[in-house]
Amino acid sequence: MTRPNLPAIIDAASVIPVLTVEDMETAAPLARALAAGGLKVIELTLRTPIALDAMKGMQDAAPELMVGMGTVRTPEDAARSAREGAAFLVSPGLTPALGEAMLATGLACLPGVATAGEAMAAREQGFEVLKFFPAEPAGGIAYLKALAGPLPDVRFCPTGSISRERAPDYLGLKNVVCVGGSWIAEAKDIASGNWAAITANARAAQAMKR
Ligand SMILES: O=C(O)C(=O)C[C@H](O)[C@H](O)COP(=O)(O)O
Repeated sequence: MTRPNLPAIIDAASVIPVLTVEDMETAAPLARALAAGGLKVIELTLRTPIALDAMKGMQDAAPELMVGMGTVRTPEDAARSAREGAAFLVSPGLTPALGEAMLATGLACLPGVATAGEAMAAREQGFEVLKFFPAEPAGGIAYLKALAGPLPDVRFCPTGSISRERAPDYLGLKNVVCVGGSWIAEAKDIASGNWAAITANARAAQAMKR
């Protein structure tokens, strides 16, 4: 079953920046900085209490961005994020209850998996594009290559300790549709308002092709 907006997200993004907003004041300029670099899709983590407000602030500041929520861990996280207007949902792992709640939102979802068995369970539940997390510690490029033979119908968005230097190698794999990473907007650049650096990183990320 293909979620209606999943192709739109995958087509628009080779690299999805994973962002954590600690201070509401930074949400709008951060969104504008990323959009100025040409990015269309961003993932905002639910790691801070202001995350859902920050999502709305980013959508208002840069309506051309598809803002998804990451760190979705519970059925309630999924339902609340969808209700508040998330464009898509990303989780670090998957449980049966979380999977049901994600599917019930009707949104594009990238549930997290780290093993062949988890990928098979996610596929059984109806997900065809999965976050491979934490990509580097879980086996990285070699692991993804090994999954391509037995699981040809599963595609991945590897995320977790992927550097800008490593991202093109991941994007060269046939079962990888996009990569996620925090290097585009690092905490220190967000905190210091170094929007020019974030725009430059976004531009370089957007230029990476799969
Ligand atoms: O919070 C979440 O939802 C996560 O699952 C973890 C993040 O996707 C990674 O932490 C990305 O950050 P880097 O590893 O620095 O690229």
